[in-house]
Amino acid sequence: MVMDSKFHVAMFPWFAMGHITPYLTLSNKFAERGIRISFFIPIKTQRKFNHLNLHPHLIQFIPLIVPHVDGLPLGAESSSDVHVEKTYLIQQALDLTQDQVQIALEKFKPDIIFFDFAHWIPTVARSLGIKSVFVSTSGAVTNFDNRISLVNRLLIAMKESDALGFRACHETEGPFADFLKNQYNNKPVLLTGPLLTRTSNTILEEKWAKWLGGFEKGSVVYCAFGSECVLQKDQFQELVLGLEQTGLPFLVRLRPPVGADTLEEALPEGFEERVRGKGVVHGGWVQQELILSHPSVGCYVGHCGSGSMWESLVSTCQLVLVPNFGDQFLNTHFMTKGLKVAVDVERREEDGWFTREGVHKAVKLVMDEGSELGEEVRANHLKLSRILLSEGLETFYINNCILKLHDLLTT
Ligand SMILES: O=c1ccn([C@@H]2O[C@H](COP(=O)(O)OP(=O)(O)O[C@H]3OC[C@@H](O)[C@H](O)[C@H]3O)[C@@H](O)[C@H]2O)c(=O)[nH]1
Repeated sequence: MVMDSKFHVAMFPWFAMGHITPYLTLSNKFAERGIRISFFIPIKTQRKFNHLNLHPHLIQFIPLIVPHVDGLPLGAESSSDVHVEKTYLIQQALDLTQDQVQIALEKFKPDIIFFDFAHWIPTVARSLGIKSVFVSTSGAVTNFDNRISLVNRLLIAMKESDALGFRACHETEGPFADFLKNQYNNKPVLLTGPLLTRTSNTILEEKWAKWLGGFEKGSVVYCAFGSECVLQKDQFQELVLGLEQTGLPFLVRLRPPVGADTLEEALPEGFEERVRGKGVVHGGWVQQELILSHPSVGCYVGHCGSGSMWESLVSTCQLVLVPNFGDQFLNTHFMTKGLKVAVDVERREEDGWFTREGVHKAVKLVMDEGSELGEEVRANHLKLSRILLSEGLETFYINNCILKLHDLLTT
């Protein structure tokens, strides 16, 4: 181990799967090195994460009762419980947990708190002698642009915190991290690395292992848009029709589109009969990391949320991106134009919507043998995934973060 690292870190991620998951992954990696963690989490959501706490003797969940806010469905406590347009109400509810958080911080007395959307944390932390670190679950690249909703919240959080952290690597986003350090008065900048969960002790559900096992190596298209995205019905139909047009086997994991209670009722006419045995559209949770690493899966059509982005980068799948909101657009730009490891689906100029032809075209572009662009992104992707999976990379980033935290506490 790099040093005596027996300090105590509190974690307060935004109430969303895509934020809680990387914060917990980071907590596990810290706990492996002896660091104690107090992890704030909405009370019902905790159940979904208990099994991912790999060091319960060091990582303690602190359940928060998320107050009801007018306009939220009863019991909603995370962004996956609501449509994206109502996310701001979850933000209001998060702000209303401030007293609970303050009382817990007074009680558990951590040395440092990591947070993202709760822009009031630095003020609370400072009053208690706790250092605050703004840790974005997105990379350094997505913290530039005003298109991101919540921008004021994030700007205050970044300005007021004692240090900044990003789920990023020098190998991919070094110049962006340097730029941000510069912009924020040379505040310490921590890069966490890719934060892969590497679920090596879990196996793929038999149902999916069997289904995927029935297809040729690298032939199946897996399509999923994270935990939050709810498409308009028309877009949902264009997406599945585009996948049908490719003629490739496909597994789609999506929430029912706007206005539909079930996926089945939203599927295009005759679709289920036509794709039977070859295409599945599923509404329940699947083990995405394991699916992406299944030998039959050769293409991932995704939304480019940061978790899925990193998971896809270390897979061998060809990547087709269909961003939906916020950082996903910048992530997509970075993946397609910056790293050149993916293609995106064209959108119509008049309304910004994608069509089945666009989906079909993008998948064929990366999956057809002899496609020049397909070969280019495959080669770039392979090169980068080798770097990201190289021995010692994760250890380097986590140990380096701990060193910087140590410096923060001692200077
Ligand atoms: O069925 C599923 C769906 C999703 N997942 C996992 O859930 C996680 C989803 O996280 P993502 O960051 O990709 O996407 P989300 O849309 O849920 O995240 C949210 O926070 C992160 C931001 O970058 C995204 O823009 C925002 O939407 C991934 O780790 C994915 O593997 C499953 O394991 N199974």
